[in-house]
Amino acid sequence: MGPVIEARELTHEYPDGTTAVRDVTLAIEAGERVAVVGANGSGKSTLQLVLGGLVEPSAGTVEYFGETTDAEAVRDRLGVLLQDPNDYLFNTTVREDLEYGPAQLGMSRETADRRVAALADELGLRGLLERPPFRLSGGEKQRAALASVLAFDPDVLLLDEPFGAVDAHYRERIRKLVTDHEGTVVLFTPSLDAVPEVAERVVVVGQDGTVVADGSVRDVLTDGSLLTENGLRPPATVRLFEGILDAAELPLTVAAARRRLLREER
Ligand SMILES: Nc1ncnc2c1ncn2[C@@H]1O[C@H](COP(=O)(O)OP(=O)(O)OP(=O)(O)O)[C@@H](O)[C@H]1O
Repeated sequence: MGPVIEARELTHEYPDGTTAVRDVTLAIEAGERVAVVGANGSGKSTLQLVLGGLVEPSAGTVEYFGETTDAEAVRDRLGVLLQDPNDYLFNTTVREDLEYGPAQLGMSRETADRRVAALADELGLRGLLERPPFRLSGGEKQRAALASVLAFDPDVLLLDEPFGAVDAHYRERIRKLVTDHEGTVVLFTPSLDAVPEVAERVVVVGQDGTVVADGSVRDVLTDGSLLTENGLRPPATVRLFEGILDAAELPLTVAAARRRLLREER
């Protein structure tokens, strides 16, 4: 199938001279679930803007679906969720915000209604649809913003911290929506705890805006020194068993850690 997003030698410098993304070459294959991780200020959000075609890089190119470097030509196939949910909530009601993307992209009314209703149920927004979006809580806004991106059924999701302000119940719902997505998912996050539940590949961005590692979730998340050098730390379950188990055996999730402990008890 080939890459859905192929970035070549991307660099982005802001007008004040800050280089946020530096010489990034990265291919995201169709159907992959990738986490882009890095400390605060490492350039994840800027990379997301450039990969999502919302910001023109200072240098380098991004090719979409092996077809085009014009993001506008494939806008209906890219679902970009930025960090601030307010970027998605600008209509009179939450319902209008959720219907906006599908309408813009010419989805039939019937399909749009069905998708919006299903997402509203899934993300606990049903009772909030007629409310003005500015009267939502932080977590509700985040759920509504995600719903507005999923509503138009994009092939590729580029999600900045979709779990940020969300409680445990909806975190699980969002995890399921993301892992059930029949397409490609790129998650941008400074926190590694949710990564093993969502991604299979991890790209680490260093403080200088370069890609410093790109590998399987296990290889990257059990490499304590790589993570520490880049302002990150391994998930809690890895830290718990570090030095006790071999890297290949370190549990990446709470469920895996529990299985491991129960096995020891027998
Ligand atoms: N509009 C801007 N103008 C100038 N510099 C900027 C701008 N936006 C971001 N930066 C700088 O670019 C660098 C990368 O920022 P970016 O927001 O991409 O990082 P991030 O990895 O997403 O951080 P966080 O984890 O805090 O969200 C930082 O040094 C930041 O201060």
